Amino acid sequence: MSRLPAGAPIVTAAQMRAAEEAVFAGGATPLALMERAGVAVARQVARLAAGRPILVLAGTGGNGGDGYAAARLLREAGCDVRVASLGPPTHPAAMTMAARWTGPTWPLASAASAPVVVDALLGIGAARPFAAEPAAALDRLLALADLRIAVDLPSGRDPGTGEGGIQADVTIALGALKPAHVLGDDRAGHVLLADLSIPLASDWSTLSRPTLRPPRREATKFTRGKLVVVGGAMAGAGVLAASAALHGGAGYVILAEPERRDGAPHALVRRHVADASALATLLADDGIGAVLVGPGLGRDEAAQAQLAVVLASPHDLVIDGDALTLLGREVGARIGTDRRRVFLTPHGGEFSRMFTGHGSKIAATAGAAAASGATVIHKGPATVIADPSGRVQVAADASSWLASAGTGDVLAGLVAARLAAGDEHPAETAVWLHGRAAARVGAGLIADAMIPALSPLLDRPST
Ligand SMILES: NC(=O)C1=CN([C@@H]2O[C@H](COP(=O)(O)OP(=O)(O)OC[C@H]3O[C@@H](n4cnc5c(N)ncnc54)[C@H](OP(=O)(O)O)[C@@H]3O)[C@@H](O)[C@H]2O)[C@@H](O)CC1
Ligand SMILES: Nc1ncnc2c1ncn2[C@@H]1O[C@H](COP(=O)(O)OP(=O)(O)O)[C@@H](O)[C@H]1O
Ligand SMILES: [K+]
Repeated sequence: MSRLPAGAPIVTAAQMRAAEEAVFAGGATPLALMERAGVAVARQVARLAAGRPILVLAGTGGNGGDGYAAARLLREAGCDVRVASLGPPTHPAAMTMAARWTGPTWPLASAASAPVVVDALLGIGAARPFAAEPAAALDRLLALADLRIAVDLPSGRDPGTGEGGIQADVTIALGALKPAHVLGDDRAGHVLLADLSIPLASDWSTLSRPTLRPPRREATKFTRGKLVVVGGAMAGAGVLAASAALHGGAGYVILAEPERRDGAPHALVRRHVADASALATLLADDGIGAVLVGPGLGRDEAAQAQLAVVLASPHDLVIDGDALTLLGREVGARIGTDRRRVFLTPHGGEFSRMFTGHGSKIAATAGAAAASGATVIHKGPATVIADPSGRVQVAADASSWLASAGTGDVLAGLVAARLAAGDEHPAETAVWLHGRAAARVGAGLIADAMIPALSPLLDRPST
């Protein structure tokens, strides 16, 4: 997955069509908008083709119209271009664009391939799977290409969920990113966003670059963020989370553990809490900025009791791992979002134990946040952050090396650190730092290696 622009709106197909209609109401014609799309596509294709022959696969709708427009512009610019057509266009502007294309045209089934294939068959209007004959022709043409460039979406990809579709190396998203550009597997390849000057408003966007500031001059270790990490049966998980919190900006991190343990990092304040009542005593402290519960907690009776004590405390919470599984479907009823801020950090499995999500990962996560009153950080190849107000940010370009045990503990520690430290957007900042740290560590990362990579990022938010 490519590096996507930060803070770029993500719109559904319906929102995209509504935005187009507003542009038409303002006086622009569908043909003019299609020409803008053709210009944007031709510019990118010319750059990427670098002189190689180009075959444009043109469908019957608006996506095909973009293809005909781009083919004409590329030919005018001196490129070697042919068109393979799925059939006569039915979309009015596409009919005009097809009529303006005067270069060589073949039916899809009998076309020869080219080193560069531009897929302009289906965009946001894909209504059904391809019939067998065009599907076979498409497979043949794509298999012989060196570079596959999809216009707006890889044909057949569901715009809302990112499921299905052909394999592309590059996808040129027209006008705005749609959910299919940030969700789903790798089949969209590198996503480039082409601006078509269409005004857009959306509650959904890619992850914004956070604002990171050094501690205030008058800071003390307590005002910088006093955090309690509730450790459990798996000692390593708590240490990873607490270490990430220290390196992610918390001033004072207490690791509450069921057994007496010591070891690095020595900046960690270790407290032995033999049982739930000892934890309750520890949590009776107004100076605590946030509590993290879940990493390595276990799911036995002792874990249940620790979780109950945490929920009974008044503190802002980050709830992760086993604690999410223990809450299950009762999450909304138990976490007390009427009296504090709560952040849930489920992976896909934990999410489905708590919520019956509908629609795409974005829609399901937004629904979960609205239903629970918590900010939900739904992890995975795309991490979707949804707050109860309906605002959603998606981090879609994190390294797949993050698929490694313990990296979720690091993220939970970061969210908790940012929350305790008073960051206005703890979830977004944490996911950003996590992704950048993973990129710095690179191939073969292990969770431990992410921790020293965090501190330098606090100083250089733009990296
Ligand atoms: N958004 C914007 O700002 C702008 C958008 N623009 C572009 O318009 C695109 C949207 O155009 P769109 O609405 O015409 O839909 P599109 O993706 O071409 O598909 C519908 C066509 O495909 C056909 N068809 C469907 N399924 C099929 C199948 N399985 N197998 C075969 N055929 C199938 C369907 O035929 P029908 O179902 O009617 O038989 C119909 O003809 C958008 O993605 C972008 O590229 C730019 O031009 C301007 C700015
Ligand atoms: N394929 C992937 N691409 C990018 N990030 C991933 C991928 N798989 C997992 N991650 C990230 O790695 C972390 C894994 O968290 P989690 O599953 O809770 O692991 P653990 O419980 O072992 O710490 C999450 O931040 C998640 O978003
Ligand atoms: K396409």
